Amino acid sequence: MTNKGPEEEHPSVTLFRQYLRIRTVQPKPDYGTNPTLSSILLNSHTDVVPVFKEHWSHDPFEAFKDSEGYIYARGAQDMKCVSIQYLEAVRRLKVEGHRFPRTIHMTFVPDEEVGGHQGMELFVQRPEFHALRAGFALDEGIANPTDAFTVFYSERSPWWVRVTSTGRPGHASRFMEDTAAEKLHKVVSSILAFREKEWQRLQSNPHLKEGSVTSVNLTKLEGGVAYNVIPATMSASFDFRVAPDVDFKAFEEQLQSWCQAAGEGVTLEFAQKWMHPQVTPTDDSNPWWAAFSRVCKDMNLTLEPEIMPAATDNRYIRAVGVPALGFSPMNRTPVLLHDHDERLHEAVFLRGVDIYTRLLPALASVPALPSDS
Ligand SMILES: CSCC[C@H](NC=O)C(=O)O
Ligand SMILES: [Zn+2]
Ligand SMILES: [Zn+2]
Repeated sequence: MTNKGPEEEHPSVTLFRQYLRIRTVQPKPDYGTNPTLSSILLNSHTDVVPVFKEHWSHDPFEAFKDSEGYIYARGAQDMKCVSIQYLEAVRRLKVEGHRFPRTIHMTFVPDEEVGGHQGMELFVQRPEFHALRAGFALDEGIANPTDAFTVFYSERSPWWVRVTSTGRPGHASRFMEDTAAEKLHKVVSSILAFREKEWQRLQSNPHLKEGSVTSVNLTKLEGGVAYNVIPATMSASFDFRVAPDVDFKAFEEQLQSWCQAAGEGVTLEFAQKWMHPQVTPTDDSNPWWAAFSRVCKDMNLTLEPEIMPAATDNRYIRAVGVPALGFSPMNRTPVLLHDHDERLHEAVFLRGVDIYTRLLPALASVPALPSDS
């Protein structure tokens, strides 16, 4: 067979031939022009949260685009947009023939929405992860309804706490003392009073953002068998999101003391307790931040650095010493992650590809750092 011109060749064959031209020969595979430097990791998760279809204007898995250009789908913001933006930016840079000193890796992980326990949490401990030699990572952020873009440099730590109260059972017509419900009520009151205090602190200080204070919600109440039987045990479950500047030891002692103050037989257990919050510096002492923010400045993008209120896979990446930012380039976009009618305007999506197309060359060209050697 002779060589056909590119216009006649099947695109899959062209792609195959392009791949063959990359000299990935061991022991020094050509993954970047300077493999001694640490790499850039672009992470995204492929899973999405469930939908309540009846509340959607369009089928959440059809990716319907309306006449204005809004694309409706579960994952449109969180975070299938970012996965494709990474791929499109890399494709564009490759087509234009760019090469950078640092290698760019992309990871697509399966279970962020349920905690990342089978995905990134395990992956960062694997030799395969260390072989990537990631020096800096990008992962998801959240949309911003204004002209600005939010970028996350840390995260609150999820603490999922179940308080179990035990007490005297008996006939529910009686004024029984030491009941499980009364004691549980005391703990619930203490925790919800703390919630109110943190909420007021957030409300009264315009400099504080949601991620800077500790939040808690009562998310489950369990117990009881019948209207007329005082149960011997009842429990309440709480989702705490602990701000990174909190003294974790003191905070846990506070939780314990609320339980003790409620009476005998009140205990707590953790279903989730993240203990390794890390902060990625957002000043020019951090060369990755310097490169990231310089590109945004050059593109006239306003950044709003914040602490991520929820938990993403970035916490695992930061915990193994890799500085990371959470960034989903969606400005002028209502925050609809996990919500009904999650949607993204196609122009915002395309602008995001442009932004990564500028960010990646800058990040992948950060000069050698002491941490690279
Ligand atoms: C704490 S494990 C669950 C992770 C989840 N992440 C995105 O929503 C969250 O609830 O923040
Ligand atoms: Zn997400
Ligand atoms: Zn999510």
